[in-house]
Amino acid sequence: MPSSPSELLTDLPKDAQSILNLAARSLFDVFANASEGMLLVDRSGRVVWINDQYRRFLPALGFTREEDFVGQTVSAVVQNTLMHQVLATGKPILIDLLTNKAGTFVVSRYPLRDDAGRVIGALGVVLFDQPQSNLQPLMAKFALMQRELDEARDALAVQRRSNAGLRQAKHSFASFVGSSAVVSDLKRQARRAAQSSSPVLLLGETGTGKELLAHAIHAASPRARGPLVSINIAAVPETLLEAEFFGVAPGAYTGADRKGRVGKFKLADGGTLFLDEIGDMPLGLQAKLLRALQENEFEALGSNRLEHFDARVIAATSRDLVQLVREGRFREDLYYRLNVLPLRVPPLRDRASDIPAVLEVMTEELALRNGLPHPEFTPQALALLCAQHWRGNVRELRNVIEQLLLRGEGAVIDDEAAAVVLQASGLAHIEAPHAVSASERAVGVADQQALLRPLNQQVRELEAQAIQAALRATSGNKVAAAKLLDMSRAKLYQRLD
Ligand SMILES: Nc1ncnc2c1ncn2[C@@H]1O[C@H](COP(=O)(O)OP(=O)(O)OP(=O)(O)O)[C@@H](O)[C@H]1O
Repeated sequence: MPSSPSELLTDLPKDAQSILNLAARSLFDVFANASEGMLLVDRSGRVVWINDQYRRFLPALGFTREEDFVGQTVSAVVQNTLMHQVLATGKPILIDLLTNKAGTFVVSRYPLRDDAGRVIGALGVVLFDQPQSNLQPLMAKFALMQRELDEARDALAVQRRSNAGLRQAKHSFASFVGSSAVVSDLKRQARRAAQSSSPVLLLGETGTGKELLAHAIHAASPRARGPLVSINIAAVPETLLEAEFFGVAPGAYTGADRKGRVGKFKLADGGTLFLDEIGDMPLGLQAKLLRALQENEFEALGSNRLEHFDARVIAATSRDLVQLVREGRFREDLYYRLNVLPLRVPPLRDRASDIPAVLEVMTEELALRNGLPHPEFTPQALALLCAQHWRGNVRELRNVIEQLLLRGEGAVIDDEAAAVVLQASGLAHIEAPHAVSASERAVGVADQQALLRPLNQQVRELEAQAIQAALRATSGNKVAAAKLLDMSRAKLYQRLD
């Protein structure tokens, strides 16, 4: 055994370059042995090599054979990868969290350079698999701090509410789970809308979180200390709607309504009036609603006295209002009155990358509520759940999670259990994304031919395709599209020109 430091160093080469080479080789070996997997891409972003450890992620990524995976563009086979960013910038990403079909990982990405310093590829290292369990102490501490922060915020809100003696919104923007580009952009627009006093129109399929967003907008608005009054127009019989909106004057009716009743417009005075399912508004009452919104005045039923009210209106619908206007079932003037700040709430299938986060939050909430332990979802179960169309959106996903919990599947929920519940819930069974088929590979061969053309032309074509895809994915929103492509807005406009 060496007894002194100098003895320890006797085997080291003498010159600096050899020492550096030795250090680089040793570091590579350390990473290769100690990490959970390594992947190498060439300068065009094609996967050229994976190590033994990485191979075990292939099934969860949808591949059964290594040869189907190696040779593909990395972004096509590893969702949410940032390897192309490392290739483009030449800068490493030393530590990052990557979530995709195979799970959540702590990863590192390094550019590889030739002797002239040019980037010729990049190395991706999976440092930790399943950070939820492997980095448990760290994640648990983080989760605890987050929970404490949320509780402190809630307690503060309750305190303020009771001090003011008013009802307040149940949800803030933080309750709207999601960080996909479309959702980040939606929250940004909604925050801005919260500061204005103009009407907001929330458009989106059922269960996408329109009501939740209405609460968040109210809570972030200068009227947050005022009341938030909701009315679900589809749930109130047509004959009762006018009284519900504007109230009933005392003595106007006999029976229960003899003493009169305060309507929602009056109740919302000083706060926000949330008109849910506005597309179901009976045509006959639309003129009265429009007048009230234009004049900020209304008449209670059985009264001929005009009453003033001051409420900010947020309306929501899952119906196609433009179509209803075309069909003469929704007044055009009312549509324009409400459509001042329209916000599109995207369906879950357009933001599948948010599903793991929504799943995590809802599982925690439902497990707590039902006094059950918080289970883990296997990557395969996650992949299956992410692949569904979710026609009922978050509400439908929530129902499936609740069923999975109540079936008592134990600490781990796998794809088999998820498939059983999906089927029992009447959801069309959609397989998790699969390995590349023979015909898809044939397309790959054709692609090879297409690659033998001037590079500039190919880059331009690819850029145009990427921009079109990003604009489609963000319903034409250029700010969100630029964010998705990780390019500046100015550059996007330049390219569009
Ligand atoms: N982004 C989200 N994060 C967390 N929970 C969500 C999200 N979106 C929706 N939810 C939950 O899903 C359920 C349905 O949401 P909400 O009622 O707001 O949808 P909606 O669009 O108003 O539906 P509908 O048009 O049918 O009234 C609620 O339990 C809500 O808390």
